[in-house]
Amino acid sequence: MSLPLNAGPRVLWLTGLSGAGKTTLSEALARGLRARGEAVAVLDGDALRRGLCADLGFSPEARAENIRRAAEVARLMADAGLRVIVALISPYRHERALARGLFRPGEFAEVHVHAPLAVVEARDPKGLYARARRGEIPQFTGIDAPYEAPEQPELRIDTADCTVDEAVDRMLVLCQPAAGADAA
Ligand SMILES: Nc1ncnc2c1ncn2[C@@H]1O[C@H](COP(=O)(O)OS(=O)(=O)O)[C@@H](OP(=O)(O)O)[C@H]1O
Ligand SMILES: Nc1ncnc2c1ncn2[C@@H]1O[C@H](COP(=O)(O)OP(=O)(O)O)[C@@H](O)[C@H]1O
Repeated sequence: MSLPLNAGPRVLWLTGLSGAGKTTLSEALARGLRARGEAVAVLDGDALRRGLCADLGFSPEARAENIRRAAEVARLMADAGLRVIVALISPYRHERALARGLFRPGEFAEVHVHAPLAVVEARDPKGLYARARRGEIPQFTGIDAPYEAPEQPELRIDTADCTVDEAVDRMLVLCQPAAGADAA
């Protein structure tokens, strides 16, 4: 079933450091929304980089193109009636603003999935921070490449300070009709 026009943001754009919890929260949120009967698509950075964006590395230009492609796909999916969850580090404010610019006011919600660097380094679910500290992965976000935190995200979730269920509940509230009352 297509998303009703007043059902809150069509796109939830999760941004944050590697290990902050974007993949974990996007999958849990998708389960929660599907349990409500919604059709949901998840665009995760790791998955996109295995296919559509397999030609891109991690230079600023490559990341900008990665974000641009994800935003355009999200636009198409939202137009097809899906709720779309994007989970990308998307470290640059400018590129996130360009992504937002593809949507009408109220259609796009930026969710800053935050955890302090010390916490994500301690989690290090893929061992990437350890490798980056050893100099094996250049331009690693948070180590030797920048992360520009959102200044006015619709939601900021500190995953060092809440459970996955609590975080999902907050995002589900954002997806209530009242939160999207100004959506066209
Ligand atoms: N140099 C460097 N910096 C950051 N991340 C790196 C890098 N090299 C590989 N990886 C892995 O790629 C995943 C991030 O891809 P994204 O597409 O989300 O990045 S970006 O939005 O284009 O910046 C990221 O996945 P997540 O941990 O899920 O964020 C890493 O597994
Ligand atoms: N509150 C929380 N929210 C999300 N992830 C959490 C939380 N607490 C601990 N974690 C753990 O942190 C790690 C986050 O990894 P992942 O979801 O792959 O992050 P990202 O996609 O941002 O790189 C997982 O191992 C997850 O179990």
